[in-house]
Amino acid sequence: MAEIVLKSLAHTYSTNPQSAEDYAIRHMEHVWDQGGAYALLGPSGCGKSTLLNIISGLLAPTEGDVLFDGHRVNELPPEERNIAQVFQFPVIYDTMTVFDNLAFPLRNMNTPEYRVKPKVLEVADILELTPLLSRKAKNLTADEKQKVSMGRGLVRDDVTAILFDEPLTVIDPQLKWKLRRKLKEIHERFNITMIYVTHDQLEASTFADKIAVMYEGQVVQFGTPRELFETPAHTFVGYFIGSPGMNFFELHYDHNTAYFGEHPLPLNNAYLAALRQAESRNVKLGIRPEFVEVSTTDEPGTVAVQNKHLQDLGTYAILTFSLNQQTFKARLPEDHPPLGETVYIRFPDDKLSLYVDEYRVEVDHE
Ligand SMILES: Nc1ncnc2c1ncn2[C@@H]1O[C@H](COP(=O)(O)OP(=O)(O)OP(=O)(O)O)[C@@H](O)[C@H]1O
Repeated sequence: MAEIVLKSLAHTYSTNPQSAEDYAIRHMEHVWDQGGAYALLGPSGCGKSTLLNIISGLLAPTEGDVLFDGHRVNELPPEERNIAQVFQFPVIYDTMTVFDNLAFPLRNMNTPEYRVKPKVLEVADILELTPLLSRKAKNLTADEKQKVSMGRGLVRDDVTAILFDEPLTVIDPQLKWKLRRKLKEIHERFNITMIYVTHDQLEASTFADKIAVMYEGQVVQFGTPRELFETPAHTFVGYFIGSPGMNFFELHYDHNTAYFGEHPLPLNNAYLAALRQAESRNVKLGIRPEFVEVSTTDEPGTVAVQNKHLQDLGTYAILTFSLNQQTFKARLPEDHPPLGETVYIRFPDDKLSLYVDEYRVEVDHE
């Protein structure tokens, strides 16, 4: 069992932190349920590796607690945490055979040989390493080496969670999907909590049931790939997830009217009520390029905009248009009609998201 709870967690590498920017992890409360397949997704430098190292025990957090199944483990060294970590670069012994590499963690715990062999054979079979068992590890390809690294985590019955830190970085693109599927299979077979760190949204959504999106040392949303797409909880999630990311534009609200620049926006009463209650002037609307309606004729409720660029990407096209001196994107189906210099767009009310101080505010449309 391994439910991993992070309580009031914060970490700084600075000896004299002055502000939030000096923290690699900024006050975090988070629960990874037992047995889940999770991804930790975010841009370079947002704190992903720091967080994994705190969970595995390679790093002691500056503040807060790490709880495994309710027990505080802050003081436990990595080898006593029953957690395996797979890094970007395979950690194996080149001069040993694949068999001995896989057996190493078990022999290290003084497991009797009669129990080592069946376990190594079982894990080698799952990872399709059986034909390579007698080979020296130094003669393996990068993906085979990474499979051995993963296998070293799986042989131990006491391992209750595996942390993967960008494990497919050194793997050929064609083999990546195969290894990812293998990981998914392993997750289904063993009842192990898995946390997979990546900065690639496709990798995250093909592996994980739930994704934690990290930004500037915080988890800004923890949800299914669909939730991250449909209701991004933070503007960063809208921008980072999706291709291209969400369109955002700043609003201001005055005398019961919302304005985009100088132009009043015909927003419904639900948005106006939410704007009335907003306690900040940092207010934005967001809309996914997929939800922008584009027509070639001036329909009721549409706005004329200038077609700046149309990029044909085979199965879909991306239209770039400008509105109020700001650039927006719309995603069009492959069979869209030919577009002139002026196109007519509409942002459907129910597809807009409202953000106050970068966080999404629920708008009650009833
Ligand atoms: N040993 C260290 N000493 C000082 N600062 C560090 C150290 N390790 C990381 N940092 C800083 O902490 C922040 C978070 O880094 P971290 O490596 O956790 O991010 P990451 O999301 O894993 O990035 P990447 O995807 O590039 O590995 C960054 O600003 C980084 O420069």
